[in-house]
Amino acid sequence: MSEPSAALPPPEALRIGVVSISDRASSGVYEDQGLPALRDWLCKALHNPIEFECRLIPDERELIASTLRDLVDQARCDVVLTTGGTGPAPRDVTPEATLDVADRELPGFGEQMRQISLHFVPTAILSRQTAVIRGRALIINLPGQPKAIAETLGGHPQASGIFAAVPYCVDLIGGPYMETRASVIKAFRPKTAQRPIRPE
Ligand SMILES: Nc1ncnc2c1ncn2[C@@H]1O[C@H](COP(=O)(O)OP(=O)(O)OP(=O)(O)O)[C@@H](O)[C@H]1O
Ligand SMILES: Nc1nc2c(c(=O)[nH]1)N[C@H]1C(S)=C(S)[C@@H](COP(=O)(O)O)O[C@H]1N2
Repeated sequence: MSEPSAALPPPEALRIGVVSISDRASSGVYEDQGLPALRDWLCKALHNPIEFECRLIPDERELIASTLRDLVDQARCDVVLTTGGTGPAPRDVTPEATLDVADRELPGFGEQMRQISLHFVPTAILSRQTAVIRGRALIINLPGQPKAIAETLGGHPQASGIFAAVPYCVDLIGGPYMETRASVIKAFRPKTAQRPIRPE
């Protein structure tokens, strides 16, 4: 008898932009840990084959905005995750650059990330992170501490990770069907939007 998974079509391919925004990592003062942390977490979390578009850039508003435009409009990314530049320091301008390229803002992502992060650090409230839609792409800011990537995407026992809401958001804006591994993050979709669950 065949496995139930044999009847499932293969998962849809995804294009994901990952952007590390750091003056010091981009100039070689320290080695960038943002891009590897983003890629590792996403590869663990998703069944979908992923084509990554990776960028390591300094904290410059115009450059961040043009990078995001390029990733969505030219590289056709379905999702873009940034890390870094969300705090209150003068050179932290990632949220401003993200809003510069936005069609619409999704403030709930930033609100939930601050809730989650308070379970890890009291300085969580210093992050001005947000999320926006540009065209058919979802762009989300994450804090710059490399450990904050898994913390905010995956969550805490008392605060669900923001990635749980990403697949349904991407459905709603016309992107590919994202399939997560429940052992890493369980995606939430209303019953009417669910397809059969792929075994781990
Ligand atoms: N891309 C990165 N790779 C490795 N470590 C990082 C990275 N970004 C931040 N960190 C670490 O997290 C700490 C806090 O990050 P934060 O984003 O506030 O840096 P920053 O003070 O804005 O400086 P920079 O933009 O030069 O990274 C840094 O001091 C560094 O130890
Ligand atoms: N989950 C999580 N959120 C976090 C942190 C962290 O270590 N983990 N660091 C906080 C700190 S110290 C700052 S200053 C802000 C902004 O960080 P950024 O400027 O590196 O984006 O994110 C906050 N959010």
